[in-house]
Amino acid sequence: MKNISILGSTGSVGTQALNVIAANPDLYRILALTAHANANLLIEQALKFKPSMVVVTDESKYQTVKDALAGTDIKVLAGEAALCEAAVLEGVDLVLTAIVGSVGLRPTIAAIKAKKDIALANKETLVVAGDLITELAKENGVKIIPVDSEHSAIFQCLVGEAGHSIEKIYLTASGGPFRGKDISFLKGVTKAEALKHPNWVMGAKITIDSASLMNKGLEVIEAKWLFDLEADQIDVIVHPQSIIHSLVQFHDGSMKAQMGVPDMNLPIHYALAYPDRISSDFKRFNFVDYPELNFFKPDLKTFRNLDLAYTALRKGGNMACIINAANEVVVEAFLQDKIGFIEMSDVIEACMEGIEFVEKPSLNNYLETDSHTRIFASQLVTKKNF
Ligand SMILES: NC(=O)C1=CN([C@@H]2O[C@H](COP(=O)(O)OP(=O)(O)OC[C@H]3O[C@@H](n4cnc5c(N)ncnc54)[C@H](OP(=O)(O)O)[C@@H]3O)[C@@H](O)[C@H]2O)C=CC1
Ligand SMILES: CC(=O)[C@@H](O)[C@H](O)COP(=O)(O)O
Ligand SMILES: [Mn+2]
Repeated sequence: MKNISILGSTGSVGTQALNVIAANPDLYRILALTAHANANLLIEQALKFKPSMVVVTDESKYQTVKDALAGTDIKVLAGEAALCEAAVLEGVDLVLTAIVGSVGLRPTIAAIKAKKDIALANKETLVVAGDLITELAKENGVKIIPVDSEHSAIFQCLVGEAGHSIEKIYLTASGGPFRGKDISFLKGVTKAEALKHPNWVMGAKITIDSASLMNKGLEVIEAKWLFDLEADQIDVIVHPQSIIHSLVQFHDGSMKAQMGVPDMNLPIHYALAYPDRISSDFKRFNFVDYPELNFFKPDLKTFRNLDLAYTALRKGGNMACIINAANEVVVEAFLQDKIGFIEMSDVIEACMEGIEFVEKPSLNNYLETDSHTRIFASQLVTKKNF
């Protein structure tokens, strides 16, 4: 029996993980669940899975959750700091980080220090402080098992390949809803259009990131830390069908790919079960449904975010933390109709130039960079000055 804490149980990854867990009650037990503002769903999940603890980070929702769970043994906590309590809870074997954004950093660090294995969906944590996280995981003998579909693909391709060096990896990108479009088209796109991902149903933030190719930029940085690679060893290839989830090319020239229908249940199921594989009834891939699989070079001139992410990766230090924080601000601003699609990249680039560079950041430097960048980016958005 694996005891699991899910940070972000009310989101797209969190709810799918709970479905996987509900289908395998002999294998998994939920000990903690967390949500931000969706009190009703958190209450429903708590009554169904009976964890020992729930956390609602939006403190205004505390009383609602507390009252609804009053007749149970479930401890109810509120506020961001309480995420760390859900991450370190005694008896938890695996923490699924399914929160969105850099708010995942502190509870992930707490979980690793408490020697909990991590099923990592929250890619922003590795983008912000991948050096600290991977070092801490090594020191504490903690496994970081990727949930992100591309990284799960690479991880699966590497099973049994210890000691065989990777020449390079290819992360596949769907290209998003605006694949093939030019800058003049992108200037006029709406959030409703950007939220229509061609292949995956996901939370709003990652869906906008997919449309702007920032998701692939964040994933390039995530891959650097998960698989200990240099920027030149990580390539992105646009593959509109999202059937091949990513590929590894070894030093003998041989390539391994992992494929399947685009369904997050698969990588979630794999990460929870690792190192086992557990039977599932998820939809199977059928070759005749896909007579063609296509591959293209990404257009880095139009979709500048991917280029900016490579620049940040090559520069090192706190630069990836800067682009992550700036991106979180601009995605929120775009979703609130405060800036246009193309302007998101303008603000991110201005932050990369305007925020102080730190070559060897400490955790405090990362936290400061994150908050300074958010303030700087928000001012740029408000003043429309970028
Ligand atoms: N969705 C997907 O298919 C994939 C997602 N990922 C990554 O997984 C992570 C989660 O994505 P996704 O599930 O789509 O996101 P969602 O927006 O669907 O869910 C986010 C979750 O985080 C909670 N949350 C939001 N803001 C805060 C906050 N400030 N403090 C604490 N908790 C918060 C939400 O709570 P509430 O609902 O109460 O607001 C919700 O439970 C992201 O990092 C994403 O990049 C990676 C690969 C695929
Ligand atoms: C399901 C998943 O892992 C997402 O990160 C997905 O890959 C997004 O698709 P894009 O390839 O469009 O960014
Ligand atoms: Mn992905």
